[in-house]
Amino acid sequence: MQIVIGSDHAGFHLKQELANWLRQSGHQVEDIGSHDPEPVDFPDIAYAVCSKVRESNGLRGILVCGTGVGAVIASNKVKGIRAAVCHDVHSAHQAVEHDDVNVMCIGAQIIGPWLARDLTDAFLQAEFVQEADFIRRVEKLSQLEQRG
Ligand SMILES: O=C(CO)[C@H](O)[C@H](O)[C@H](O)COP(=O)(O)O
Repeated sequence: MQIVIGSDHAGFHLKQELANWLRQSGHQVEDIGSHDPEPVDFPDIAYAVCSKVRESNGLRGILVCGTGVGAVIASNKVKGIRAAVCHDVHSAHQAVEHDDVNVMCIGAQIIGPWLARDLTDAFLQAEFVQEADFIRRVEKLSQLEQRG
């Protein structure tokens, strides 16, 4: 699977670990940075990841900041992006199945690498369920973008 991943300084080490593990698991990973632990602003990284996701059909994004909160706020301001903070496995797959989430945000100050792997597996293996209720709700999310 194709994945684009990014982090700010607070998420740097967990992002590195996750990117290496994803590659070893056979995924194609584009790491847009940060590439060192120097301070960087999460909105810049989130925009870079989200731009890639919306340009490429089916590409999924993963963002790591301190809490996942800044990353999810920034991501959901980018048109075409549906982002969720996921720190439990149920949310990580249901976010895709029901809400067609295309960017998962996690917090390196909140969870460790093993849970991060489980969340990532759940997120990547999930598919949007084409049921009328879910389709209608996702369309309403797109309409909210138009309203501004
Ligand atoms: O979690 C975050 C935003 O929600 C960020 O990753 C940072 O951890 C947070 O903003 C704290 O910033 P600092 O420059 O590391 O003190």
